[in-house]
Amino acid sequence: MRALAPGTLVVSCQAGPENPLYGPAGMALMAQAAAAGGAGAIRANGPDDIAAIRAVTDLPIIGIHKLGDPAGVFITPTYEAAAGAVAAGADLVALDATLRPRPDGRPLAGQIDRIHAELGVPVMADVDTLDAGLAARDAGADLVATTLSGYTNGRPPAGPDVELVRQLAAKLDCPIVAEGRIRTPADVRRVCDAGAYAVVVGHAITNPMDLTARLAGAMPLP
Ligand SMILES: CC(=O)N[C@H](C=O)[C@@H](O)[C@H](O)[C@H](O)COP(=O)(O)O
Repeated sequence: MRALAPGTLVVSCQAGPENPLYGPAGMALMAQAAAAGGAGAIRANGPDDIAAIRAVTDLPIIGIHKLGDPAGVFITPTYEAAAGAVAAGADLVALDATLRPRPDGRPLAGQIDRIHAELGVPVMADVDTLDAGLAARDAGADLVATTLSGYTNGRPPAGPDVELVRQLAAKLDCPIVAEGRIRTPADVRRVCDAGAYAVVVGHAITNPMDLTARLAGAMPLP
């Protein structure tokens, strides 16, 4: 089992159906490009993408499976979703650990316990607030990530939630992973200075549509 080392840049290789890179072939190429650029781990969604990425790299993979309603708990919402990610080659599982009701109505701790007992991999809790991070650690999460900050209150700010990284790092005795809207080297340094153990970057590396739109939007009108 590959572990997430301190100081790792994790590249999130995900694309939706609206993206020409959607699918395992595109995501495997993205992961190879990220590895060539110095990524120390990959975050990937769904068994098909995870298996394709596992076939081309030995880097640790943080596996997720987005299922159900994106407005609710949908990042690896069940044990079965986690099991599929691990069977495909994930070394760790990330899951929604916000305080919102879970689709199966079961407590988070039960899902984490079962992942530990039956899959034998560490669990990364994707949280939105300090309270959710504290609860996730109490529930047995091995790492806590700021992934969902800004997405449960409908008000995502432009940049990363550096303050949440700082608060989690001050209160919790486990690695804190900074994730969400990290776009620049300065962002990376800010979240690391705030106590991040590892940093996950997605759109700023693996979404050329988003990158193009940002730069196209800066063009002066003719
Ligand atoms: C909120 C949510 O669903 N986040 C997802 C989690 O897997 C991904 O869509 C993000 O791309 C990932 O967290 C990395 O963040 P960013 O792309 O901002 O660097």
